[in-house]
Amino acid sequence: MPNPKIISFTVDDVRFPTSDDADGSDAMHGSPDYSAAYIVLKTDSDFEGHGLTFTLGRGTELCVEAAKYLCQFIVGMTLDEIRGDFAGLWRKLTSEPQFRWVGPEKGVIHLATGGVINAIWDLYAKVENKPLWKLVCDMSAEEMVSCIDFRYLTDALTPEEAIEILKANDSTAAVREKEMLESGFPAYTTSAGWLGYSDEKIVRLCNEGIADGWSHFKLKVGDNLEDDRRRAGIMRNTIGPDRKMMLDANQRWDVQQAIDWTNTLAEFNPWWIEEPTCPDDVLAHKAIGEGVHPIGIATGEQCQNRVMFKQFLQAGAIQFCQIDSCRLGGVNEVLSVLLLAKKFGVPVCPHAGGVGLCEYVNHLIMIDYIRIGASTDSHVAEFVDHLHEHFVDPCVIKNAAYMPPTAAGYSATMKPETIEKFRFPDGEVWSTRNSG
Ligand SMILES: C[C@H](O)[C@@H](O)CC(=O)C(=O)O
Ligand SMILES: [Mg+2]
Repeated sequence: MPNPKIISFTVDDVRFPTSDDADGSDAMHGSPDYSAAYIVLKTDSDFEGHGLTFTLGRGTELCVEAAKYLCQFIVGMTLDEIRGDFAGLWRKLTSEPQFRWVGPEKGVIHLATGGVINAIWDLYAKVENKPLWKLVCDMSAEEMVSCIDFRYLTDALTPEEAIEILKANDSTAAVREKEMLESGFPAYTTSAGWLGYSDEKIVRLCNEGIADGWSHFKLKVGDNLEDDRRRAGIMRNTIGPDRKMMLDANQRWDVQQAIDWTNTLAEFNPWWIEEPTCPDDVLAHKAIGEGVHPIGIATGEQCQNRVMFKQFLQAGAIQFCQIDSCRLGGVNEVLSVLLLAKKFGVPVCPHAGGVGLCEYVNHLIMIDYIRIGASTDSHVAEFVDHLHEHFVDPCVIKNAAYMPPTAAGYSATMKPETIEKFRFPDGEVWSTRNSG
């Protein structure tokens, strides 16, 4: 097996003006230019590792600088050194004695960690000539668990328990893999429900979604209750009583406000309310869940790290676990949260509203279904229909299901012409505008 050595890197600031059309808009992010700190690890061979962390517009600058600093720590390492102790490298990056002060394991530095770690996994999968999901699914339980840093987790999940969870699924994994290759993993769409979309656009996109086979639709709420009642009514009338509707408030409310607002929208029969309040407030989510039952609580896209997920799960504060492939510190930390969710019996419904997130999520749900969660009961992964054309291996949706990626790597490689055109500030798209 080739053993490339990382010898240099580039990190680009790539931004898409999605807020021009209110794509991606919600009650907290009114001008969400979907963006990426885009990392390329160059090696002493033809192999490269491509990774990104998702962010919005101006925030990208900070993530780019943080990723550049972190990349310096892996220059000179060979892939064998990394995979020989992947959890050790993960801990080294997240425990760097001076950068740790600006986290720890949260915020900009952790978003950058996610991007860098994801680029390493891309390199690893390309060298093994497998899509990332297949690389991970082919690992033994011990190998997979050896990638995880269990610091802060062992009161809820030990490495031994993690190995037991994986081994319990071993004998049926091949059946699930076959099933995924044939019919894919169930997905839901947010594309019809962005906050800035007109009523007419919601109706048109819901109807198009129904024609394309979607059965789950998400609507952004939280800015104005009367607007929300009207828009939720429109969505419910258009999709009919049997399809599922989810609501997403993107952290807009206090606890009592979240309970009252959600209960007012209960007449439209939502399945979950997502990010009703501050993403760090475990007890608030628990209280809201008790106040809006049987509507479930979903959160995770801004859940800082595995420790926060651990607490949400221990407290029984969430009914849906929304891992984010970049908010968490890359695949290694995602694996730990998938295992925690399995242990606590909470379905994983990954977040994918962003550029490149659907491409990443496509791999993570395969790993979860084949090796960890092993269920599609209440498991559904987000899909948003934006910016896939910029990727060399875009995700494939068939009958409202994610199909397993087939190309080697972790699917984050962007087309060179995309980077040229959308790079901030010098790409054609930005240099011809007044501001970014
Ligand atoms: C700013 C993003 O578009 C955010 O609204 C995504 C999100 O909350 C989701 O997809 O869920
Ligand atoms: Mg959301």
